[in-house]
Amino acid sequence: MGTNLVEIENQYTSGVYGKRPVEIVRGQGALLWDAEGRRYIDCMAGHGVANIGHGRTEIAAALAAQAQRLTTCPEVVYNDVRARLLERLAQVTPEGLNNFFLCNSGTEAVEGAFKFARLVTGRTGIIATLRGFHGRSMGALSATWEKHYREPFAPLIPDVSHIRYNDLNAAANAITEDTAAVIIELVQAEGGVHVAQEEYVQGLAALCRERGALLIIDEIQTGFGRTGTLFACEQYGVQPAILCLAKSLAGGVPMGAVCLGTRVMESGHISKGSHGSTFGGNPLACAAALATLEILEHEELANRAAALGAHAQQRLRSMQSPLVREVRGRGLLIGIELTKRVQPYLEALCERGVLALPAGANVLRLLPPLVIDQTQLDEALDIVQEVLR
Ligand SMILES: CC(=O)N[C@@H](CCCNCc1c(COP(=O)(O)O)cnc(C)c1O)C(=O)O
Repeated sequence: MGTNLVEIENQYTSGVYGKRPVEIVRGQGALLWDAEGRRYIDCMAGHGVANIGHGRTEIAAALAAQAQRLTTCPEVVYNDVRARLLERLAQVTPEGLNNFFLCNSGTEAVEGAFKFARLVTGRTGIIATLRGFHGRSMGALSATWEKHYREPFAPLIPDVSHIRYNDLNAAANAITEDTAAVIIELVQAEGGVHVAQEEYVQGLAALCRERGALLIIDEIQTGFGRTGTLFACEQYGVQPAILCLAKSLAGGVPMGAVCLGTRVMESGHISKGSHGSTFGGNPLACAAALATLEILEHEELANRAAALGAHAQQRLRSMQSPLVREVRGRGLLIGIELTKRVQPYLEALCERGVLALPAGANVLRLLPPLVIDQTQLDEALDIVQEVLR
């Protein structure tokens, strides 16, 4: 590992990140290389950002072309690339979501969703779920479950509560005429790779409709093919009032989107100046997003995630290891719950050339780019099985 640059980063960084002793300098597809030229199979995908893989020449070309034309263009004027992306998002997002607030990260998408929900309903209550993760900014953080993320920053925004996930009775008891919105992930990713039950999601959507609350679905990590369909919503037959997207949306370029349904747009409460963003909808990110959506469709990456994910889960479930309590997930969002803390196994994987993630204290999360090929995936799974023997 290069000493000088690591020491420099350690000297000048904020100190908020626990870092692996690896200096990643290059990526191609589902592979990464460190400064010493060591190769890694990427099962982190930039925390779910690199669904289309690393080093995509189509993204580089789209960025280069757009950067030579116009990099920034706030939404106080129109822009050709932005208009084309908005039209494309209306085509590919679940039915009924035809208007979009473009922003620059997942947490910003959640912040926007909460503001729109309070604006539209005139209510203040926000209900989230135990183990949910929605971002680190003060509003989104209020809905993020983990106490050690939240408590140092109290007081956060008021009127945010948490209910048990996959528990429809808990939702029925919690949603009142003061509830502006309920926010859920269809697979709780950071919180341990817990999959929502279909009847729970459909029951929750019905409760929100009956009681005038907005259902916000956070697909910041499950979106763009990760769970085996372009959006996980498709597997649940559910149409959220608001859908939050980010991560893989622009192929690695920072971008988020708050997808707004008719209930929001027909409310008459979205007035000029009620929200905004300097960088939101910038042409550079829009150009990358258009190229990304093209790749996702042309390479049928959602179908690939479904097939490779099923293969991976089948192999992992066949492991006879006392360390493995459960294998779960959807598509190429896979969690292996261990009977011990996951950290030492992440380190062992890293030493053997696989970069993976935790999902809570005892869950090993595999989140490879959707372009990973079967050989690379099987090589990674061989190493996982060796480490978890
Ligand atoms: C090392 C590091 O920075 N990890 C990030 C990992 C976050 C990954 N998830 C982001 C996320 C967010 C927030 O997205 P963003 O602001 O990080 O882009 C919102 N909703 C869901 C379902 C998400 O999964 C963190 O600990 O904040």
